[in-house]
Amino acid sequence: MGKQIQLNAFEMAGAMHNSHGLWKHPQSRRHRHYNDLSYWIDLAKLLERGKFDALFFADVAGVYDVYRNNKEPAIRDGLQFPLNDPAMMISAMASVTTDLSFAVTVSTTYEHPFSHARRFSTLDHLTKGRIAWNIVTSYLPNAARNYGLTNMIKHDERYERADEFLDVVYQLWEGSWEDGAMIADVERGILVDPEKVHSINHEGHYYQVEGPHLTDPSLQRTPVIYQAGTSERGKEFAAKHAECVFIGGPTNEKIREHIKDIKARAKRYGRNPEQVKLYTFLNVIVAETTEEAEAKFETYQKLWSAEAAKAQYGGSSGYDLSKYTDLDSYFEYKHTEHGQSRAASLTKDAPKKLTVREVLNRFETINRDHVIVGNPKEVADAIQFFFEDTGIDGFNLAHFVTPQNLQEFIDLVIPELQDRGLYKKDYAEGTFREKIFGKGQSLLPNGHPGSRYRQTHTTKL
Ligand SMILES: Cc1cc2nc3c(=O)[nH]c(=O)nc-3n(C[C@H](O)[C@H](O)[C@H](O)COP(=O)(O)O)c2cc1C
Repeated sequence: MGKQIQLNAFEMAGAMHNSHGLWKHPQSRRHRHYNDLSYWIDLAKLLERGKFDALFFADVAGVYDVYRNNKEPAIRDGLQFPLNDPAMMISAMASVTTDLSFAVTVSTTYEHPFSHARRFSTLDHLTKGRIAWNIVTSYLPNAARNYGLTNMIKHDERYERADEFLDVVYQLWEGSWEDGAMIADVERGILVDPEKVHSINHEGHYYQVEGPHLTDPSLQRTPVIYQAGTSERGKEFAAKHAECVFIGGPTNEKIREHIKDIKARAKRYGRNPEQVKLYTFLNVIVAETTEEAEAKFETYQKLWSAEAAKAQYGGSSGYDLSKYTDLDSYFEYKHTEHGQSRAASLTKDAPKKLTVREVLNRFETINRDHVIVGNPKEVADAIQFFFEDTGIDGFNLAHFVTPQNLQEFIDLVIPELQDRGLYKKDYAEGTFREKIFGKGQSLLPNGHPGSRYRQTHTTKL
């Protein structure tokens, strides 16, 4: 069997994600029901019916406040706002599914590694090993102020901090508890063998953590690690830590370049490049006929909010588009402390130099270049070409109208991909890491920096 597409539903635990303005669509259920557990339970069941690998929750720690130097555009259109804590509904969704996994975004800039390690071990226990962590370092100035900072920590320093954060959680997940520490020996009156549980005594630049880890090891110990970010520093971080990396790219050629680059860097870190899977975005509008799909696209266009799109771009890139008034001038790259791959996407990574007018126009409508519109066969053809031409491993599927678009994708596109042998008909057995990398691979592989902490701690309690 050839390589098959891995698929995540790109989600957020709030009223809206990136389908700017589409909450106005009469079929949009999420902004009405995202506070209802039944909404998430139904979504989990739907995705498992479609054999999705994971439900991927994006998350942010503040309001988008760069565009117009103001929070209003984001709040008015519900841009990733209001937003619940994604970790909270996972137990309920796990209880109605057996194979769907859950990737949850958590920022290393605004969480503490000790509580984070505990929360994710708990989730990994409760889901029987179906948890992944999407590591972000966060880009919103409002998030910084929510956590007591005047300004954001600078881009590269956020990654330094993330590196140490990872060092701490690896010690807790991999090193603190030996296998078989929970002995429940009634005769000797010992529940947990203290000889097999170790403090970590981490004394670092950013964190001091004594340990031991409060939670005993879960099936995967360390959750599957996702990361997105293709700045120089972001790629180094991904190559060192991530098992699943999200990359963007304006062209297939750029995506191929990123894949090659990240795999080569992983090798330099002593890792097997096969242990790093690459994902990119996918956006689809499908209907029984081409005409119906095109009509849908037109409807979505009318509801699109350019203001929310610009607000999202402002926060993620650091470029406030309200300040660009000379329409005929070129839109130049400038360094910001926000997301650097996003900043580069319309400047130095763009296939051609863009004027301010061209850039602004891109936000006025849904960018057709990034959406596959058509009947099931046309959509499957386009996905197959994208998959084979880039060599990508999988996609994060976005959606304009939720859950309708996901339902349509599952009913119309998935069977077409299955018939072509491009998509699984059944889940593989085991934990999430085993489903992605193969049976018997529940734990981080040797060569991964987290694996070096396995049972190396000799500090007695
Ligand atoms: C598919 C994908 C998902 C992302 N999800 C989030 C997210 O949920 N929260 C967040 O703060 N940033 C998210 N980001 C942004 C990245 O974490 C990162 O900040 C950004 O790509 C900039 O990194 P860079 O400067 O290394 O390019 C996402 C990026 C991509 C490509």
